[in-house]
Amino acid sequence: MDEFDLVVLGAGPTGENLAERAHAGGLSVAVVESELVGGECSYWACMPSKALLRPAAARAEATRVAGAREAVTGPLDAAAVLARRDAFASHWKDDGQADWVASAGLTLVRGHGRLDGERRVVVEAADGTHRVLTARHAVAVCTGTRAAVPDLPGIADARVWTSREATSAKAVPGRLAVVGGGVVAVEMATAWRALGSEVTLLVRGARLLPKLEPFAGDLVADSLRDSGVDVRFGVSVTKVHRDGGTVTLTTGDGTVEADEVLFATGRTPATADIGLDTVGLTPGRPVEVDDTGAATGVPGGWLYAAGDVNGRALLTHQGKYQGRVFGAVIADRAAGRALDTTDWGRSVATADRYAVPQVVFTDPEVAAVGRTYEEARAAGHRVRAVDYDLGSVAGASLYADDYRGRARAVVDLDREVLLGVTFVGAGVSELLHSATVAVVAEVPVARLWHAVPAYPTISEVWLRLWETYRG
Ligand SMILES: Cc1cc2nc3c(=O)[nH]c(=O)nc-3n(C[C@H](O)[C@H](O)[C@H](O)COP(=O)(O)OP(=O)(O)OC[C@H]3O[C@@H](n4cnc5c(N)ncnc54)[C@H](O)[C@@H]3O)c2cc1C
Ligand SMILES: NC(=O)c1ccc[n+]([C@@H]2O[C@H](COP(=O)([O-])OP(=O)(O)OC[C@H]3O[C@@H](n4cnc5c(N)ncnc54)[C@H](O)[C@@H]3O)[C@@H](O)[C@H]2O)c1
Repeated sequence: MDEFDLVVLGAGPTGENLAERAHAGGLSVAVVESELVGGECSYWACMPSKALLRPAAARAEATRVAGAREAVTGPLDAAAVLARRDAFASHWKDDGQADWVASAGLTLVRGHGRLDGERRVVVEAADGTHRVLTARHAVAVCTGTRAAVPDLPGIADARVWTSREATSAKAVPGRLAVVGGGVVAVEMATAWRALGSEVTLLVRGARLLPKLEPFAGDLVADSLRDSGVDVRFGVSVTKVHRDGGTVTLTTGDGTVEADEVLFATGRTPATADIGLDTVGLTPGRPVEVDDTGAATGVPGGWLYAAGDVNGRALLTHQGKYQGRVFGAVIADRAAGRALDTTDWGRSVATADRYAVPQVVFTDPEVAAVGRTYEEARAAGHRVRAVDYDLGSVAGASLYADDYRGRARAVVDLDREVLLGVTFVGAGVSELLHSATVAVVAEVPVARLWHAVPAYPTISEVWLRLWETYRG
């Protein structure tokens, strides 16, 4: 039996950060990993997807500037794009990250970990042997999520793609159907269309990116259509059938044929087989936590959960943030050090509730932080949405001919601070952190008026937003 101060289940970006912070706080830490150290993000999500998208964005930007446009004469080199993607996915080998774990002073235990009652984890190695780990202070569940695929007739035999295949495929399908209208669906439709696939996007609802400001999904839909994607709304897939190289989807409107079909229909927490029942929790459900990361359904304060698995914000940067905060909390509690649990204190992940930033790497990019107008209203705030056409900003018109984009600031009228900001347009991803700082710091609009954006940059939209607000 091995004893550590802390046992972390899952070495994705969240588990790695949590373990490192707890170790920096003085704890001995074992990290259990069943697949690749680095998690979904490194091999089947953020890194390979952005590596697929970046060449498309670079090419599209050049074609929007007269003079540069003429120099872009051919399509993307798909083989080169896939090879660059492979490198960003470290060729699906985790030696580099495993070395980092060792260099950070953490103990890596390979195998599938399961809770086995209070502060006990049983790890099943690939050869079937078992190793029991006990934790003197805490166990942190950082097992992430898996793709959620609907249970449709025929789907089990149709070799459908999930986000894993969509980010790691070795060849460009001639025809790709994508089911879903969320972030994975629109990013992967963008990437594979740019690589040459004929893409049909089947969306159950009435708009893309339904969790963001409505104009974001509308602008992305327009652009996908302009690029040749067949975007269909109000379509539900009821059946899937594969016959050799062709997969047929049955919908209410008829059938759609493709060579591959991606189901980008959300995520499910990776908790079905981690022994949650042995500690009184329900397998398959997210592990709900308070702002210090402690599981609310388990007495004794020894179980924590961070990252995708707790369902607070399914984003790498937010999981890493929780990892930093909760790792320090675990170390502080173990050492008897006082916590600071007031909002925005060092022992709480307050930003999860008010200021989650996200970039959707479509063309145009969508960059958003905090609350949408409707979310702010529903939360009881008296708010105003301040909108501005990004194409009217000098820096944007220099950036691209016929620049199309829009910005929205959601202002709390009682306190005159920002509750949320959304930018849609080429090159806006790098503007987002300015908005995140303003939302987190609750900078008054009166003071933001004095934050002068450099001319002529796209950031000048900040000035235009405040001019519009002041009238
Ligand atoms: C296609 C796609 C693109 C994305 N792009 C972005 C992006 O651009 N930016 C962004 O911020 N987010 C993005 N995300 C979301 C991001 O991937 C996740 O938020 C992030 O990976 C969560 O990190 P995590 O450490 O919580 O979980 P994961 O990355 O899922 O890691 C969990 C780890 O736990 C291991 N594990 C699970 N169960 C066990 C067990 N029982 N025993 C041992 N180990 C176990 C897994 O093998 C895995 O290594 C994307 C997601 C997808 C699907
Ligand atoms: N750039 C980024 O930051 C990035 C990129 C990709 C993913 N992610 C994160 O990963 C998470 C997962 O993304 P996702 O796109 O898989 O999930 P999502 O929840 O964003 O979107 C899933 C969509 O599928 C639809 N859907 C669900 N079941 C369906 C069905 N049976 N038929 C048709 N449609 C169905 C839902 O209505 C929803 O719109 C998200 O939280 C996202 O933020 C982030």
